[in-house]
Amino acid sequence: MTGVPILKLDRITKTFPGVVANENVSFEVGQGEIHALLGENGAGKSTLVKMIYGVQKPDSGEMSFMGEPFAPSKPSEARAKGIGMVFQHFLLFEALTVYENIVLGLSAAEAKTGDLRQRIIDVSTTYGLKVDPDRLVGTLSVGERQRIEIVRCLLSEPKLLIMDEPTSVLTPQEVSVLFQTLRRLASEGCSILYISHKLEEIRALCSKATVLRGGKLVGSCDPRQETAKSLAEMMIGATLNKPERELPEPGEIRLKVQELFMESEEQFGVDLENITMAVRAGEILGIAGVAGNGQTELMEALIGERACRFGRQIQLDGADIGMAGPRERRAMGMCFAPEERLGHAAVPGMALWENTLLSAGKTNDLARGGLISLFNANRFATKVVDDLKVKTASVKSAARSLSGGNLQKFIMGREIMQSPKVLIASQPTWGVDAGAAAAIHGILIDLAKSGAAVVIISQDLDELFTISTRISVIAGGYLFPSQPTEELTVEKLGLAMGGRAKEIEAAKHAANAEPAGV
Ligand SMILES: Nc1ncnc2c1ncn2[C@@H]1O[C@H](COP(=O)(O)OP(=O)(O)OP(=O)(O)O)[C@@H](O)[C@H]1O
Repeated sequence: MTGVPILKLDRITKTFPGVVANENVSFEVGQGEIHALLGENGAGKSTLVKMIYGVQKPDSGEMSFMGEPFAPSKPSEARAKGIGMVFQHFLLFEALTVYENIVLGLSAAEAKTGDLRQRIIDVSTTYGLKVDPDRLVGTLSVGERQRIEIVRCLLSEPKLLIMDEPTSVLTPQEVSVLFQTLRRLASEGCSILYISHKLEEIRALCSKATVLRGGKLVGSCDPRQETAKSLAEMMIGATLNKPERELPEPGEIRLKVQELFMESEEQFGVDLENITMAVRAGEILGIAGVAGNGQTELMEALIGERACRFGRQIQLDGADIGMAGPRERRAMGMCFAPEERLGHAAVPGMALWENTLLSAGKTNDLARGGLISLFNANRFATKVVDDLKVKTASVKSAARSLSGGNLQKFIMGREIMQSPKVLIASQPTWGVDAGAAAAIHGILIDLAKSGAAVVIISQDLDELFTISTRISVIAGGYLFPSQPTEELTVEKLGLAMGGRAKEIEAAKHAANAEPAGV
């Protein structure tokens, strides 16, 4: 580290009712340093960066920025000092252009300086972040949308850029472009505070890491000198065991989808084009793809939120279920864990035990004849919390009070513990730390071993390679025929995920070649 640190935290403490999110955390970020903030779910990373960005205030402790005392009470104050933040979920309007979105995100003073359109073009060219100011955001891929957020931050020439899990939505090729941009920014003196659960990426990118556990700082290191395993073990304070994917020979087809065409109901949605697949008992089919390529629409069709035209387009153990709704499908032995945890997979304001009723009410005898069994619901919720090691004050806590990763663990546990015949999960370990991800992967493998057919829709290729028996790519609403995991490489998948029109067209024409296993 050279000279005065750009950011210094001194004994920062922040508590929420029943939880100490950060306790006496002190560390420094040097100028031009790419600094990782690591920790398991609920360790306090987001709370800490929210205080730096002025979204929350510490209860005690001090911060200084460029040698001056610093206590932002709102994000605009942090931005005025030179701090930019790219959030995990982008705050963009789909029906507006890139230019309009950028203007909306800037303060009046920032928006007025110079010719903004030209500055957008200059910044995007300088940093290799191609954006077209006149494109509608709704027509852009997730990777392109992230570029807008980064360009928006760079327009105010930040001295510190905070990034919260920036790569979870990118293809491997996009990740390498992002890393080039970040390295260039760092070489120009901009510091980067980088939160991610992807430890190999941390090793490739960051020169310093601060590790939090249970809200406390437990160590710092140079991640380049560590392995992903040693970093994970520093985070969890225990030895990490990777799950083994040894599955029996596949059995009968449990889930079959054939010739499924479905027009999207959303303005910028993706139409499903001739989806055909079959998943057997004991198999885990991974569906790779960049977000926005039909995954949401496929999930809606698979879980019955949108009915198919014909019942036979989706079959469960040979029975036509294409026209059945989610409840009927659940009653027949399917379970689902959709991607959006708050609002879709769980009701934010409801307690955890109440959230079990949403999906496990019937299957696990939590409610019968309109009467809720408080005892059974509490017991089931407590078992999910204990088995998945969900960090929460109690099962009476509201879903929204859990950290993102902990809520994800709870939802996955709630579904898996119903012992479904078919489980369909989207992004099962999104934002989940290495220890918990290994636990969820282990349970998914056990579920398949017990004879379930499992479908995992994920953008995380490491995850798909760890657990899937076969992998397909979805691009432009078309599902490429699946291939055994052993025959695939990250590069091959990454190219297909890029959704290159020519290849998709070629594959569509060759589509009478049925996916393996059908
Ligand atoms: N607004 C809030 N109300 C109550 N508790 C909260 C609130 N925000 C965070 N917490 C709690 O503070 C702790 C730290 O959460 P935080 O979101 O900072 O963790 P994290 O390290 O970012 O986790 P993840 O990797 O899962 O995102 C958690 O126990 C969480 O439940």
